[in-house]
Amino acid sequence: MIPILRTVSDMRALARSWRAAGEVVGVVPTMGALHDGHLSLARRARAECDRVVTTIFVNPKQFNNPDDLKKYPRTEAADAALLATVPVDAIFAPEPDEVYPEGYGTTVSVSGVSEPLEGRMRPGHFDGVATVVTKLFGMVLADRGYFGQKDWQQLQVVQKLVRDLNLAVDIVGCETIRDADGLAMSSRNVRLTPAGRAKAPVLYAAISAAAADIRAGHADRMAIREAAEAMRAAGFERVEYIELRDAATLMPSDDPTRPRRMLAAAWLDGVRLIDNIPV
Ligand SMILES: Nc1ncnc2c1ncn2[C@@H]1O[C@H](COP(=O)(O)OP(=O)(O)OP(=O)(O)O)[C@@H](O)[C@H]1O
Ligand SMILES: CC(C)(CO)[C@@H](O)C(=O)[O-]
Ligand code: BAL
Repeated sequence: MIPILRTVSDMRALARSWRAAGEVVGVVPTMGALHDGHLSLARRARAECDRVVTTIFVNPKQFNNPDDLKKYPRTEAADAALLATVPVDAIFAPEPDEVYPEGYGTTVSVSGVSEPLEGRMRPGHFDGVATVVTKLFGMVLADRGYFGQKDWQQLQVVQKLVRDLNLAVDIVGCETIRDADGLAMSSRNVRLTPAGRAKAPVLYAAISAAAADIRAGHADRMAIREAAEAMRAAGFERVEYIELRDAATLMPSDDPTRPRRMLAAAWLDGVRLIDNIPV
């Protein structure tokens, strides 16, 4: 079995012993309820680092919606069994009090890239992410951090955080893993009803069609409107946003010579789904 560490001091002691031996330490931060998307990050870290730690921590500070936090799936025993197939060297799964003890008072806030889209729809979310990611890097003494492109804006926030604070961690962005019908794997997908699950791939299909239209020279606004209409027609209750943005700054971009990204968030069955693709 993979050791599961619960305290910062145990995690630090193990990481220190690895670093003292000159080993490169990779961290894969997660909130658990693991699927193949997470495992692809862990496998990549396994291939590129001497030691790999997967963290499992449902970080209360990044949930703007208490109900979402309460309903977040928790499946630690199954997660440990999946991580044994990689295998990783350790699982770090602290309790909230261990991460945010009495008197805790520091927030890491990344300006610019964390403000639009997810930042606007989920106030405080990226402060919570930036704070916990900074802490996890310190707790695990990570040389490399592995993050999924599924959370594209989060990946840009983490890259900026590392640059701005001169953290000695290389960030590796990993490709989005999808089910066979195109739906991006996500821990929240288990909350979809069977009927909702059948409709969910329309999100990826709609943004893929819009991106293809834009590449073919169609007007951005028209392509995006058609994507939103296709999603509503399929039964999505609400399309929060579909936006074409500069891939790094997440600011609006009508410059096709720069890398751009189409990003979307929409509600289906009371579940908030996100996805993004290059344009
Ligand atoms: N389908 C996927 N492909 C690649 N990476 C992924 C995928 N899903 C999640 N990840 C990455 O795994 C890491 C941990 O994500 P997290 O634990 O939030 O899982 P999740 O499935 O995204 O859950 P959520 O339902 O909260 O979005 C993040 O870096 C995230 O981008
Ligand atoms: C990076 C992360 C583990 C920080 O809590 C979380 O935002 C996630 O699961 O993507
Ligand atoms: N997957 C990003 C973390 C979150 O949704 O809270």
